[in-house]
Amino acid sequence: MASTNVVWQNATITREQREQRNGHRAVTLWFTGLSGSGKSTLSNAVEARLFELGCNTFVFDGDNIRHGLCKDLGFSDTDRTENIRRIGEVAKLANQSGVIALTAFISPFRADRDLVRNTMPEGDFIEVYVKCALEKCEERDVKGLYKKARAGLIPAFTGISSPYEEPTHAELTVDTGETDIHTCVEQIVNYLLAKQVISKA
Ligand SMILES: Nc1ncnc2c1ncn2[C@@H]1O[C@H](COP(=O)(O)OS(=O)(=O)O)[C@@H](OP(=O)(O)O)[C@H]1O
Ligand SMILES: Nc1ncnc2c1ncn2[C@@H]1O[C@H](COP(=O)(O)OP(=O)(O)O)[C@@H](O)[C@H]1O
Repeated sequence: MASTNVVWQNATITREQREQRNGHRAVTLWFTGLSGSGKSTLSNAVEARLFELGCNTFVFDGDNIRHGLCKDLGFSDTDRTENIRRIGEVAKLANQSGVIALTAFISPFRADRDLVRNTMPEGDFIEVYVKCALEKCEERDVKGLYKKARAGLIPAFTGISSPYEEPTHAELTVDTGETDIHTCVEQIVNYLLAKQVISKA
């Protein structure tokens, strides 16, 4: 049963105070894309770059979160929706603590991503479409999962037997089939500079 009689408590130290001390804004960089498109690689590379600049950051990665917070969830449409809802809430908390959250989840459904976007203050949710052709992801097959999915060993595998809905209004699109990692990272960092999330690079 949902909880009742709960009242929002305001924090003594505000998000603005934390951001001021950190010297950067707290936003959520929401990486979305097929398995093997490059979400983990890029979120970690961007984090390393931001960390070097002295930013407070944290990467939330699908594979890792599914070992703990979301270990009760599978890959049905409803479980994926709940997975993304929880991560959205966690990312929001991270932002309130002054941290730049980088999330690396397939997040295949547009409505789920938009729901997260709409629960955050304007400008906090930066959707990064990690674009890569299915054939290329399958060729990479970093974890051997596409081979298994094609063999019918993994049900509801994104791109094969479960849909991926491409973003229609992503703040950023990086094409990892066409662009090297370094250039993708710089594209993202330049966006953060332009939006004054960070002030130096
Ligand atoms: N059926 C199925 N479909 C897609 N992916 C699968 C599946 N089963 C396991 N995996 C592995 O789980 C990782 C995706 O988890 P996510 O939490 O990002 O998925 S989702 O956003 O809830 O759709 C995904 O990680 P990435 O390859 O990093 O995307 C896979 O390693
Ligand atoms: N421009 C690029 N950006 C990110 N990854 C790339 C790029 N070019 C090639 N790759 C390679 O593609 C693979 C992506 O795997 P991974 O980051 O685990 O994807 P995902 O987290 O989306 O499943 C890695 O082996 C990475 O080295």
